[in-house]
Amino acid sequence: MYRQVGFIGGGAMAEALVNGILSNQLFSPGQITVADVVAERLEYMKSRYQVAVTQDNAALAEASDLIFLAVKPQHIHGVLDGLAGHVRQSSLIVTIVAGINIEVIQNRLPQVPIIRVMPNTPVAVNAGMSALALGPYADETAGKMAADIFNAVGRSFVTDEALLDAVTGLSGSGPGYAFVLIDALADAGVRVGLPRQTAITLAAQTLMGAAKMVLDTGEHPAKLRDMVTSPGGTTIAGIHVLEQKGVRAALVDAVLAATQRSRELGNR
Ligand SMILES: NC(=O)C1=CN([C@@H]2O[C@H](COP(=O)(O)OP(=O)(O)OC[C@H]3O[C@@H](n4cnc5c(N)ncnc54)[C@H](O)[C@@H]3O)[C@@H](O)[C@H]2O)C=CC1
Ligand SMILES: O=C(O)[C@@H]1CCC=N1
Repeated sequence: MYRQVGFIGGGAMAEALVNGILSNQLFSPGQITVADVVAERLEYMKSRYQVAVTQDNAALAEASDLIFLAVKPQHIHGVLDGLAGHVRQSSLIVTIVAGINIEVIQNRLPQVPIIRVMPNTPVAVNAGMSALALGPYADETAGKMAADIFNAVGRSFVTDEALLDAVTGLSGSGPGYAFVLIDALADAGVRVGLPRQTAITLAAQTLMGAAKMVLDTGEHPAKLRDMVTSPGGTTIAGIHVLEQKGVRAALVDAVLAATQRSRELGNR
């Protein structure tokens, strides 16, 4: 059982995870320390979540038995330089850094258990989607502990590390695509006469409802789409335009581009 949790990098994703962890009472604020290079960010995290804060990554690593790496990919090498010799072999490293292989981190932290995770920001509202890949020193207990955390803040599954770039392109970046869709649908609602806030609520609740139908029923989305689509009705008129404008191909291209970018971030 882990007692002290450290976050290296206290940005958007660390905040989403801290929020999810605290709201599910997986750990108390007193068990969490956040390290960042930006003092204002630490002040914010401290006052918002009552967690401890530090600018000293090495001290945080020495005091933590569960360490989240949550800096941008371009900063991970500098962070690893500073951690060498400060991470206990009994500690667990959970890296959420996009594109950076377990091997890269393992080379710098020999024999330390590492789990690489690709979560997404909805972990902040217990609706996250996370994929976990276990490094060579991460045993079943460590995997279960990490899965417990990510299951508490949404869904998770264990997969081969080779699939994590694709996961990044789909569900890691996916909330970004969904926000664009919601914003565009809200614009559309305003265009046809709805007040802005009403249009945003209609768009967001509709995407959430459709997603929930897919997950709850287990039906193929095409079958559920057919159930909305009356012959000669309104929905097929709308879907016809989506197909004409290439929305489907645009989404495929978006996931492809994000997956390729994830590979580039790891210089592969
Ligand atoms: N935002 C997202 O939706 C997701 C992000 N990720 C990954 O999570 C990681 C963090 O992403 P975000 O939170 O969005 O980025 P962010 O930019 O909001 O947060 C990164 C934080 O790290 C801090 N930092 C920079 N250098 C540091 C150092 N040497 N020591 C300690 N802290 C340092 C920065 O000041 C910043 O507050 C990235 O690697 C990203 O690929 C993974 C899944 C989803
Ligand atoms: O945009 C990014 O690079 C990160 C990784 C997945 C989501 N956000």
